[in-house]
Amino acid sequence: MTFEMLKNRPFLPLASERLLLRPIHKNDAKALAKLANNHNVSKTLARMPYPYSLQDAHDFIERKVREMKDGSPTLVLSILNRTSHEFLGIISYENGTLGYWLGEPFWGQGFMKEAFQSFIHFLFDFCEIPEFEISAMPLNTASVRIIEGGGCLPTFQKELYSNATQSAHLGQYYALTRENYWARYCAKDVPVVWVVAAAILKDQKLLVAERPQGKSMAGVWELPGGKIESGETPEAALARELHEELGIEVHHEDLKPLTFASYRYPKFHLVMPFFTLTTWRGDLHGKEGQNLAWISYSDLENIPTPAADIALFHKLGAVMKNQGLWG
Ligand SMILES: Nc1nc2c([nH]c(=O)n2[C@H]2C[C@H](O)[C@@H](COP(=O)(O)OP(=O)(O)OP(=O)(O)O)O2)c(=O)[nH]1
Repeated sequence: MTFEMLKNRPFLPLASERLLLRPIHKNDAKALAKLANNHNVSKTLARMPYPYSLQDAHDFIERKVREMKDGSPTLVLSILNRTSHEFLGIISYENGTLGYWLGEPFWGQGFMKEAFQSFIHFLFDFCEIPEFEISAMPLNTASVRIIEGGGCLPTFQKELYSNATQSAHLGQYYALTRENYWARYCAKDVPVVWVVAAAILKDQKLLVAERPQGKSMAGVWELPGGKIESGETPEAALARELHEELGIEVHHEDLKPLTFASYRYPKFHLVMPFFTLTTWRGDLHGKEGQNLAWISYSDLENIPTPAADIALFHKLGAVMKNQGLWG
C-alpha cells in the first residue's frame, strides 16, 4: 500500500495497548489548542507557535485534513487514550519527516514511545515508506531517548529555530531506513502462530467481534475465528471456532478463500488464512458473551482492529464492494 492508496478509503485507527492513533479531526481543535498553548511543549519544537490559539488549531487541522485528502504523503494522526478517547497529542509523517508532541499532563508515562512504535511499524509495513528523518533538540532528552531507542541513527546536526522561544537551538537529525527497521524488528526468533478467520457477510454488512477483557488486545474488533489446532485443516478449525463462538454450522463448501495475513507481532508471527462466508446453518449469536457488530465499510474508521487485519480489511473492501456484498 502507498499513501495514494489511503486516499478515499477509511483510515483504520491504529490500536496499541493504551492508545489509538487516527487522522486528526476538527473536533480535536479545542483539546489540541489547550495542550499546545504551553511553553513547555512548544519550546523544544521547531514550528509550533506560542501562544497557541483555538484559531491556530482550527487552521492547522483544516490544512492537514486537506493535504491528507489530496493523497500527498502526509499522515497527521491524533494520539488518543484508547478507552476514554481523550486527546493526548500528535504524531505525523510529512514528506519523509516524522514529528510528534504530547501534552504535558501525559509526559513520563511511556505514551510517546508506544505511539512512536505503533506509527513507525505502520509506516514501514503498510505504507512501505523507504525511510524517514526525525530531529530533536538534544535538550529534549525524553525525545532523544524515544528516537534512539527506536533504532534511528544520527545523521547530522543543524540549527533548529524555535518559533516559541524565537531563538535557534542545536538540532540533532536522525534517520531510519525500512531495511534497518525490519532487520532490528525481526532479529529475535518468535513462534509462528496459525490462526484462521472469516469475513461473514449478510445484508451488505460484515460481522466483527470485540476481543473480551482478559485476552491479549482486549477491546479491539476482530474477525471471528481462532487458532488452528495441531492436525486440523484451516477449514475444519474455522468450522469448529464458528460453532463454538457463534453457534452456526459451516460446511467446507461455504468457505471461499480470499487472502491471508502474514504479520509479525512483537511476540509471535501470525499466519492467518482468511475466508469469506455468506451461507451457513443455524441462528448466528454470540455464544461466549462477546460483543458482536454488523458493520458497513465506512464504519471501519471508527473501530480499532488488530494491526494484522488492516490490510485484510482493505482487501476485503476492494473485493466485496465490487461484488455488491459489502456496502
Ligand atoms: N480470531 C482472530 N484472531 C486474530 C485476528 N487478527 C489477529 O491478529 N488475531 C490474533 C489475535 C490472537 O493473538 C490470535 C487468535 O487467537 P485466539 O483468539 O484463538 O486465542 P486467544 O485470544 O485466546 O489467544 P491469545 O491472544 O491470548 O494468545 O490471532 C482476527 O481477525 N481474528
